[in-house]
Amino acid sequence: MRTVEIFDTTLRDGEQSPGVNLSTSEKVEIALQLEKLGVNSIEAGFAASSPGDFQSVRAVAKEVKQATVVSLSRSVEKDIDAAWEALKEAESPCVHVFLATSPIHRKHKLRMSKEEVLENLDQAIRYAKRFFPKVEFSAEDAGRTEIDYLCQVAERAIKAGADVLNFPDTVGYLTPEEYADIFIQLRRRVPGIEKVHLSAHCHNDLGMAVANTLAAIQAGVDQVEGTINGIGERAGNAAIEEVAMALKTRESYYQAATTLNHREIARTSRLVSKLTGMFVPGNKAIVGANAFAHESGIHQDGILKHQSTYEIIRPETVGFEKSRLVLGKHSGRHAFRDHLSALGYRLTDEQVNQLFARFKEMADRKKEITDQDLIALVEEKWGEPKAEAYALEWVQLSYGNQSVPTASIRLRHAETGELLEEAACGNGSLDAIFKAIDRITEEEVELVDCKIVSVTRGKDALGEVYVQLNQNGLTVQGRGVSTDILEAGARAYIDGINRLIQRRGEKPSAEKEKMGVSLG
Ligand SMILES: CC(=O)SCCNC(=O)CCNC(=O)[C@H](O)C(C)(C)COP(=O)(O)OP(=O)(O)OC[C@H]1O[C@@H](n2cnc3c(N)ncnc32)[C@H](O)[C@@H]1OP(=O)(O)O
Ligand SMILES: CC(C)C(=O)C(=O)O
Repeated sequence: MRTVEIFDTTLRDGEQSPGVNLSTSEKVEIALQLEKLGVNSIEAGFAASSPGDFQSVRAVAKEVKQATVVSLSRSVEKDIDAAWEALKEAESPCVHVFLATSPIHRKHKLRMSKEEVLENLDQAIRYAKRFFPKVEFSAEDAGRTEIDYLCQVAERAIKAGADVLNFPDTVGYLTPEEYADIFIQLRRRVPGIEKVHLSAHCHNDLGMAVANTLAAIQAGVDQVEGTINGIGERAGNAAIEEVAMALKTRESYYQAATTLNHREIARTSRLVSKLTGMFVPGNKAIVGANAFAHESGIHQDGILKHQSTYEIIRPETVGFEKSRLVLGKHSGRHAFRDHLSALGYRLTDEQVNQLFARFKEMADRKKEITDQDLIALVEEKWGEPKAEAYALEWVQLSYGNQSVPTASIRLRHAETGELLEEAACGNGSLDAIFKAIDRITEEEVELVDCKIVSVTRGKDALGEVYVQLNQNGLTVQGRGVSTDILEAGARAYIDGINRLIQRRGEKPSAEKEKMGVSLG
């Protein structure tokens, strides 16, 4: 089994994602987490690009001890000087010099001839070698460079003293076979190529960055470059976590491994997402919220019987707690029963069947059925008829973003028919409503949790509010639905108080016992 090195460029190419700007302390925090993850090189930035990036590269160079710290640099002396100034205190510094080689870039961007490009990269590498123990050279847009010329570029870079040669598919244009072929040809045709490390760097414009990276590994590259969560310029770079887990999961196929501590993947992904503000889509491989979630009944049944039926990676392997069986409209009885028993309900088949029909109706209206929904289902079916102490008559809000929200509310006392009104100010509209209700009912309750969920889609979606209230250790849940979320909040809070009043004095488990549903 050979080892492929991981060159992480989250802090350089990843930061090139539109809208992302990491401060020095954020870069250091991510770099230290990347070190824990076990990457071999960390490209901390482009020292010559701005004073801020210079500071960041320098700070990362000072903090990181295990990994090589890298700065990008154009093929010009002043960029290399800035890189050295920023990296000279690093344990293992490396400058990453690049120059485009494709006809499109030579003609339109650099306005250089083939010979001028060769001369320029030769001089830049020789200059960089005066300072740096390790110099990586990248032939930018190698993917669209004539292969004969690319061989000349590689030969010249080796002669100039480069230690690592990177051949990026800068615009994500190639197929896996085409990309692998570049490395096969270079190895065959370039004298001295065995003296340097070969590196792959892929972009995701056609969604093939990871596939191309894996093809390069099969073609024998020593290092692959990528970012956490696949962030980066345009459609991003190869996602390191995907490459690493493909190698691990299909070890016998690729016959290659990385030095990554896979259990740090989830933590690293969350940190990068939080600090860059780039949210990870739910369906993203390895680190998306749904990567280990199962919603359909047939899959859930399979997972409950044996995890390997629908999971090729155990979530714990990459640092997630466990798989999730999400209850929704596609779920079946096995998962439904499993959730209910996790909540402490031991139900007969007959009881499960009775509840299941109601569950399916609810699931048709809601995106996800939560534990609270299940408790409500059981209570609705077998709970005692609800004796309401208070009912909502109306609620009025005064709100402005410059003023303190004020709620006025009128409740009807069910037994006496008395109408009770109060007003209160709060930190927000819901807070004001809850305080006004507290004044009327004179109940001292703690709001443990409050969740707002949309039941249906669209602008006129039904909103559902759940509150969890606690009074001297007695916990109840209240639920309210309305097209207006504040009204739903008022209804949920009143529902919770009504339940408290009803249950006060009962043993906490009595209700469920009376229902004929036993707690496990
Ligand atoms: C594929 C990649 O991801 S490459 C890395 C891309 N990353 C970045 O560009 C982020 C940081 N960049 C920057 O902050 C700025 O672009 C700077 C500071 C580097 C340069 O800014 P400016 O001097 O204002 O130049 P500007 O960015 O407008 O243009 C780039 C110049 O560099 C030249 N250039 C581009 N690549 C290279 C290279 N590898 N070596 C030497 N010169 C290069 C361009 O031809 C152009 O030169 P020109 O001014 O003679 O036409
Ligand atoms: C600088 C190089 C490696 C690059 O980012 C690219 O070509 O995509």
